[in-house]
Amino acid sequence: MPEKDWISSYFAPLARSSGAAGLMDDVAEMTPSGDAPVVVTVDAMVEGIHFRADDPLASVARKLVRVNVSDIYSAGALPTEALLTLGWPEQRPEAELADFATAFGHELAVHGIQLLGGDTVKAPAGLFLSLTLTGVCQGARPVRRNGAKPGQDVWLTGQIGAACLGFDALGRGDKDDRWVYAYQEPRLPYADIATLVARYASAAMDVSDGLLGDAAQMAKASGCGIEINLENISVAGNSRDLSEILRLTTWGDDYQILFSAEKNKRDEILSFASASVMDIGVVGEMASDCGLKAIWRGEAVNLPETLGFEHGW
Ligand SMILES: Nc1ncnc2c1ncn2[C@@H]1O[C@H](COP(=O)(O)OP(=O)(O)O)[C@@H](O)[C@H]1O
Ligand SMILES: Cc1ncc(C[n+]2csc(CCOP(=O)(O)OP(=O)(O)O)c2C)c(N)n1
Ligand SMILES: [Mg+2]
Repeated sequence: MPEKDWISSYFAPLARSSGAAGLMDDVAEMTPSGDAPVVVTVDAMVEGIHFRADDPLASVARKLVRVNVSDIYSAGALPTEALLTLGWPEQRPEAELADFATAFGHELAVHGIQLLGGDTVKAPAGLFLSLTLTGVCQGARPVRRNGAKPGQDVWLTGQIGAACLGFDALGRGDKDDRWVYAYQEPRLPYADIATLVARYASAAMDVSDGLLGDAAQMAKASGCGIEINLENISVAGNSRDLSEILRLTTWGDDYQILFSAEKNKRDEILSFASASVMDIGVVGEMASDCGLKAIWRGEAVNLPETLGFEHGW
């Protein structure tokens, strides 16, 4: 089917806002946000790098939306509008595009996101996807990675390492393993995390490349250090083996939110979180000495050389 028919059949029905102009124009018009600052992010996903070639396309669609929504949440913002770039290989049947579009439309709706437009191209080297997502800040400014101060608490949502266990299981051919969902379509914290971050966080980021590496990034951006108590982290599978815990906290694909906040906000944060049934806890403290320190059973751990996922050439 030619490109234009794919767009009108599969994507135009998802792009219902007036700014999208029925996906018939060169540009889309963004919706004004009043006085609130708007943030924008983009994350790409590539077959064989971010997902497996045999992952269901409905899962790939949900993951694509979620990996971008987690970036928006980390700024203390709620997602609003999206642009999709799709590079589609010849070998994949149109039925897979239909699965992708149905799940993509549903996932956008779940998060209250309007599809504004995109681009569709042929991709000889495998499926390539990129989503650009805007968000409206819930506070006066976006929360960045660079505002943490020594002595502040370090908070983390949810669980770390589930995607890694799911990826392991798929590698063994075990598609029914209980962790597979976390790799194929990670569960995000609830949207209330955006308000919590906007209200209380001095710095925040989403955990995509591995908790320890990302924590080190937040400290570096803030010009201070960070101490993470590994015993306070909810690690998937509840392993008590330090080398396994280090593997799971450096693998990535978690899409949880890491943030710093003043210690005197602890009770307020906990009551906000419990009212929102949010899974959250203090996992460490910002420090004045630069760098990352991980603590296990009261002692500093020898850190692995690689603290997170990095693309390399
Ligand atoms: N090709 C690029 N062109 C411009 N900016 C880029 C490019 N790749 C990454 N960046 C920017 O570098 C920063 C770090 O990106 P990245 O590590 O992908 O962050 P994240 O883990 O939040 O996605 C972001 O500000 C991002 O916008
Ligand atoms: C097939 C496959 N191999 C390996 C991984 C591991 N992996 C690939 S990318 C990634 C982290 C996130 O990717 P990146 O492009 O760095 O996202 P960003 O930090 O920009 O949000 C992880 C854990 C995977 N998800 N899938
Ligand atoms: Mg990125």
